[in-house]
Amino acid sequence: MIMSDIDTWSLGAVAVDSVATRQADATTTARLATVQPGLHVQVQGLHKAYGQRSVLADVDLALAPGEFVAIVGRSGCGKSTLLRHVAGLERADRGALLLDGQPAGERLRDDVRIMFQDARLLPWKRVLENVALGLEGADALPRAREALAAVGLADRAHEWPAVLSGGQRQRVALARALVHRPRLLLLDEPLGALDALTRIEMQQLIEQLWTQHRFTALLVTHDVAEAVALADRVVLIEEQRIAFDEAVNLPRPRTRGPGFAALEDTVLRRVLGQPAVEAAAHTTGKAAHWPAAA
Ligand SMILES: Nc1ncnc2c1ncn2[C@@H]1O[C@H](COP(=O)(O)OP(=O)(O)OP(=O)(O)O)[C@@H](O)[C@H]1O
Repeated sequence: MIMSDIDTWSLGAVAVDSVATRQADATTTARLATVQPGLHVQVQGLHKAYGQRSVLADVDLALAPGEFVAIVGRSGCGKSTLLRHVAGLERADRGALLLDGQPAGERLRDDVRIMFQDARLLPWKRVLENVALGLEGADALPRAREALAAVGLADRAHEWPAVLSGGQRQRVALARALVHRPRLLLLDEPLGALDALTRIEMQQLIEQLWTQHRFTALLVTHDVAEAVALADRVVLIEEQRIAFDEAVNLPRPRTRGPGFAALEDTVLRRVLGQPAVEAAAHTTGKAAHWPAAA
């Protein structure tokens, strides 16, 4: 079945009762688990200028298959530019992008998906249709339902995007990415417009799905706590280059204990260009972004 067929479906008539939801939940893990292992990403010697303004200069960045890397840095430092290059949406002035060791083409691959700050759902299509967009074949709708179940929205399949909250719309956007069984998920500040609690819930959902499916993930974020909560490595872009690349050696799922706060403080100070403060980093009284350690 192609999407034009789906267009004619009366999605409002799709019964999403609790039995169907439970069945979808039960099959979700099995179906989505057919995801291939994460892509190996290598950015080598990337240079990018817009007119006279050099944005990235000789940037090298590698993501191992299944690794979760967060990029932080001041506004305008080139985070999104780097992410768009990895997506194949921008042409480099110089340098190479290798995916699984092969030079990448200049278009978005089917197994590479992006989430942006806004969900970019089609308002004239129901939630399920939005998730199924671009899928073909008899299993398009079942797959879309499974992806919706995986983000906790099985019961909203027949609704219009306009009636969903911002957080729910981002869940749909996540389902729309997952349904393609991505080997690389690019996250360009996807939680930036959400309230603090919804943001934490979405972080936990993203981490849970990443833990299950092990796609490679590249997250651009302004929120250092979010980077520390989710990433295996936090990378700072500064003055057109990668200035800092720090492993986050905290057990998952991460709780906001002293180790977390100390690392958050270290990264934040590095972003701000302030000297590191020894110890006591976790007693600064900053608002918690992540649940406190039990
Ligand atoms: N298409 C474009 N044409 C011209 N300049 C651009 C273009 N895209 C980005 N830039 C410039 O490149 C620089 C880096 O932009 P980019 O969006 O990558 O930064 P960022 O670190 O993601 O910023 P923010 O955190 O504010 O989203 C900025 O100075 C921006 O104005």
